[in-house]
Amino acid sequence: MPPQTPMFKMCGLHSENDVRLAASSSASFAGFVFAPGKREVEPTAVREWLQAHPLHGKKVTALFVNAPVRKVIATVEEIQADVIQLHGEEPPEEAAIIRHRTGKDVWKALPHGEYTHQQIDAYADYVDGFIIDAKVDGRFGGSGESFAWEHVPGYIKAGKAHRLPLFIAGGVRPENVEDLLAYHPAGIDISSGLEKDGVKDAGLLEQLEKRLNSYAADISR
Ligand SMILES: O=C(O)c1ccccc1NCC(=O)[C@H](O)[C@H](O)COP(=O)(O)O
Repeated sequence: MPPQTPMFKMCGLHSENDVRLAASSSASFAGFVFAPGKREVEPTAVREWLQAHPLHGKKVTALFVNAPVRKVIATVEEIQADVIQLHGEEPPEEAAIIRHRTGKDVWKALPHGEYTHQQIDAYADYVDGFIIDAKVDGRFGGSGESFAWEHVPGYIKAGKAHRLPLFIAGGVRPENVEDLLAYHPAGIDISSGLEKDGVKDAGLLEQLEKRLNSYAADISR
């Protein structure tokens, strides 16, 4: 099958302006972090931002790190999330419970490492997609660090073998996205690479979208 234009997830939105930018972007997914850190957001604020700037078909994604199931359920209901992204050490059974109790798609974020392929196999029956992210000590995500992308083809193959979408995350930026696109991932997930001084930036988004569009034009030739 010829390569498809990858889906793009704009993650770590943490202000009304970020949501406004995401609404006008070509992203298919908009992610909000409900976990401690500089991008943590409150469900009530997210609901208000989304009411002010509807995302028109983009999937609202709620990210959690080892959160109690009741918090996940309440947050997903409040912001009307479409996708739940588990970014901590939630075991496969917990992913299954969350999927069953919310009726939403559940994605598992896994850090790149020695056992990632085994983890993909262990979660595959209980989740609806994967994010492979860089492993950075003391961080669960949003580090702005990349892992060695020569491992990307192996992950793409694993996603295809399980018939699940698999996104590549970690340190993707407008300047390096073409290197990643050369591997033809199903999706890319970006947070830090679209920020200037900690704020999502229209100029960086424009640069990224130009490169995504030019890749789409190239593969359709
Ligand atoms: O962004 C955070 O602060 C964060 C905290 C805890 C768990 C996940 C978090 N972010 C996840 C993401 O934004 C992305 O899915 C991914 O990690 C890529 O981030 P980046 O390297 O910044 O592009």
